[in-house]
Amino acid sequence: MRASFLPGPARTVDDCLASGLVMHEIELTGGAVLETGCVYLVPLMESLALPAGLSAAMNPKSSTGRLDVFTRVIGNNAAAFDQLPAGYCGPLWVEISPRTFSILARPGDRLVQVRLRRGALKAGLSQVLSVDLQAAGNAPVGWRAKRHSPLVDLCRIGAHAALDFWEPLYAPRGQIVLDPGEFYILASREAVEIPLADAAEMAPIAPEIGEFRAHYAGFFDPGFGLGAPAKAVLEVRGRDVPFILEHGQAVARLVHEPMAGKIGSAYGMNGSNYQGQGLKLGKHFKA
Ligand SMILES: O=c1ccn([C@H]2C[C@H](O)[C@@H](COP(=O)(O)OP(=O)(O)OP(=O)(O)O)O2)c(=O)[nH]1
Repeated sequence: MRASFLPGPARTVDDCLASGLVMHEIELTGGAVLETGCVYLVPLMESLALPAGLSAAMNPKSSTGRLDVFTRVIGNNAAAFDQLPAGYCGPLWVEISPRTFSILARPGDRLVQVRLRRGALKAGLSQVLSVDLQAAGNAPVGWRAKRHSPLVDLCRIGAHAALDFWEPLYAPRGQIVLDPGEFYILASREAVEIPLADAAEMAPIAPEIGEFRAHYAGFFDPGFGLGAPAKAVLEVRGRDVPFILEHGQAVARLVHEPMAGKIGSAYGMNGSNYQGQGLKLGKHFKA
C-alpha cells in the first residue's frame, strides 16, 4: 500500500483500494517477505457476522507485538482500527507493517486476535505496572532490537537465535536510556495474575509523556499467571528525545474486564507460550 487508511462510514475497503492506494499485489502462497517500513493489507481468512448487541475488538497477538510488527484490523465502513460495531457482517482485512524485522508470511499465519463483547466495556480492577530494571545475577534487564537483522520466518517457532536479533541490556544503576525510534522488550516489576472469570487489557499510562510508549499488544488471557507467577512483558519504543527509564517507573495500566461466562480452557493449559514468563522474547526466538 502507499499508506495506511481507514474506510470511514461511507466506503468499503474495495472502494478505497480502487482509489489508487494499491502499489502492487503479491501472493502469500509459498511465502512472501513483508519488509520493514512498508504497509501491507491482507484479507483475513475469517469474516464476522455479529448479531445486534455483540461488537468486536481486535489486537495483535503478544507474539506479534514482541516482533515489533504493527498490525490493525479493518472492515468495510470501519470508522476506527481494531473495532467493529455490533451487527457488523462482512469480511476483514489486516494491515501489517513490520517495524524492526522483516517477516516471512504464509497463508494461515496468525498475527491478530479478536474479542467479542456484549454491550459496553465493563472495566473492573485496574493495576499499575512498573518497569523492572533490577535483574538477578548476570541476567539482562531487557533486550534492544538490532536493526538489519535476518528475516523472521513466522512459522519457525523457537528457531531464531536471539542474539542475531536482540542485544541484551544491563542496568547496573537501575536505569537505561531509551533511544528514540528503538524498540525494547522489558518486564514488569509486578507479578500479574488474571482470574479465570476475567480477561485484561494493558494500556499505556500517561501517553502525554511522549518520550516513550509502552505496550503495543496488551491482551491478557483468563488464567495468565495463575499457579505460575508471571510478569507482564512490555513492548517499549523510545520517542522524540533520549529518555532515562528508571527501575520502578510506572509504564502501563492493566484493566480487568469480566468474561461473559465460564471459559473452556485457562491460559497455560493448551501449549501457551508465555505462562510463567519472566523477561521473555517472542516464541520465534531461542535463547
Ligand atoms: O503486552 C503483552 C500482552 C500479553 N502478555 C502476556 C499475557 C497474555 O495472556 C500472554 C499471551 O498473549 P497473547 O494471547 O496475545 O499471545 P499469543 O502470541 O497468542 O501467545 P500464545 O501462543 O501463548 O497464546 O502474554 C504480555 O506479557 N504482554
